[in-house]
Amino acid sequence: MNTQVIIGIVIGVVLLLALVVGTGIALQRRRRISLTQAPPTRAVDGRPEVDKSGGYQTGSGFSFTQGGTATLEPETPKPAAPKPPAPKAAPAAPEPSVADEAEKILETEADGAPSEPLVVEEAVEAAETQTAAPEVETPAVETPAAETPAAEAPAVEAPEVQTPAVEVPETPEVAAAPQLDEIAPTEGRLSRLRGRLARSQGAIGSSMLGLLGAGDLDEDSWEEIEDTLVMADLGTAATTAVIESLRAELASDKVRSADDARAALHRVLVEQLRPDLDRSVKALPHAGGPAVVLVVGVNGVGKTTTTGKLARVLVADGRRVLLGAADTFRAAAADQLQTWGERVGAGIVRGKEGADPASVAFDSVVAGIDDGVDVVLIDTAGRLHTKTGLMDELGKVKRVVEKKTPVDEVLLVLDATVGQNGLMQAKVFAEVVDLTGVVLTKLDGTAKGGIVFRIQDELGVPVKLVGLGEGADDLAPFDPAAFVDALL
Ligand SMILES: Nc1nc2c(ncn2[C@@H]2O[C@H](COP(=O)(O)OP(=O)(O)OP(=O)(O)O)[C@@H](O)[C@H]2O)c(=O)[nH]1
Repeated sequence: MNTQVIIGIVIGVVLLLALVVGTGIALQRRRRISLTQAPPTRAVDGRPEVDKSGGYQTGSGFSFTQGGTATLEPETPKPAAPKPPAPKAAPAAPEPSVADEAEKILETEADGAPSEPLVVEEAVEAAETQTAAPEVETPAVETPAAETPAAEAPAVEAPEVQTPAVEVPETPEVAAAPQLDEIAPTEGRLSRLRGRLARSQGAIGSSMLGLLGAGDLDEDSWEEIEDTLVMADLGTAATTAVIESLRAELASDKVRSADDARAALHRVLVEQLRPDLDRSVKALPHAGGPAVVLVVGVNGVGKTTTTGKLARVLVADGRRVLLGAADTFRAAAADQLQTWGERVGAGIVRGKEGADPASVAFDSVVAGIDDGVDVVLIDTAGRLHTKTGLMDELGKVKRVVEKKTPVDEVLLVLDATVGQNGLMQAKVFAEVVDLTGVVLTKLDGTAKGGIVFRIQDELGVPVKLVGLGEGADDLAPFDPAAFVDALL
């Protein structure tokens, strides 16, 4: 009898111990699960997604739209990163010599070897660090078994000590956010920067208003008006059109005061700037991948600066941006672009100095598609429009990218201070790549704001953006009415 009682007690003790151990393990696991679930990382296609916008979500005075093939709602900031079919080593278009090289790039890509370009992407690093967290899940708690007698019981306490360690990976990458720049509001920039147009204001606005406000105009006055417009770089066609419209306005007898004259001049100039043209920047993603914007122009006009400024505006609009440094002539240009990217949290793909710019552009787009970004902005090297080889190379950059995805926007950057020569450049660039828009930089440093009229007149391509200073946020959307307001 005694033996049976003892056996019964032993079994009871063992069962009690098993219960205690089991409860300990369950409690500890539950605690661990709650910790690993905490990071607010969202997954896109199995990859943790990191908000690179620095939290900026502003309404934008800039107008962004999708390219021709677009079907997504502009508000949908995160398209799934679909993988377009790998490009076949298709027979190259019947292009001259560049076609062979383009094929080579595509073959390399199809082999899955993006070769030299380095991808500097904070998102990727962050993703790696964050995915590491869940792995901390399995500590050595499994050991205690039900059979183990009383002596083993204290072992249950041990795993508790490990708990604080689990919290460490919880510190998210958001630590990088405070280093990001604060971006000036994008709304109403042209009006806010109107002072920057002071020089053109004096040359066109004040002198024209002075002449028109003087009352009845004789032929000498009209000639003076004509000279003023020509001096401001409007060009003959635009000047003639403006004078004709002004004469008609004045003859209509509705202009009786200086205010009337001002209103008439405002109407005529705005009309001449063709407010009907589509000036939206096609920088929103397609159903199949990111928008691609190519930035081109001669040396020193402000391409890299404009690319950086545009990235800021897009980030401020909540977009994920990848920069492609296809300016492989100057390592400093890629460094400069990288700095712009780091300041707002945009990644960059860059090649070695002297690398094939088409290859870097292509790799940027591939990386952009893989990473599911909204837009890839490709900065190209400055090239003299008079050098045929360089211009051919630019054509190749565009063609090679187009083997992967459409190029939505080709922005020609022109320096407003060079006047006449800018037009020559624009014409040659337009022959090599279909321009979709012009960015007129350095308008703050010239009295020749009239170049805007001329470019649109002669190229038929809308001025979409204007650069009004060297500051990071001195880029504004071009709006005819606001521009004329700023001039008068
Ligand atoms: N005042 C003024 N300066 C500008 C503007 N845009 C660019 N710049 C300046 O123009 C200079 C050249 O700018 P970059 O962006 O390096 O020109 P780039 O076309 O990329 O030059 P390359 O790579 O050599 O072809 C820099 O000093 C810029 O700060 C602008 O709108 N106004």
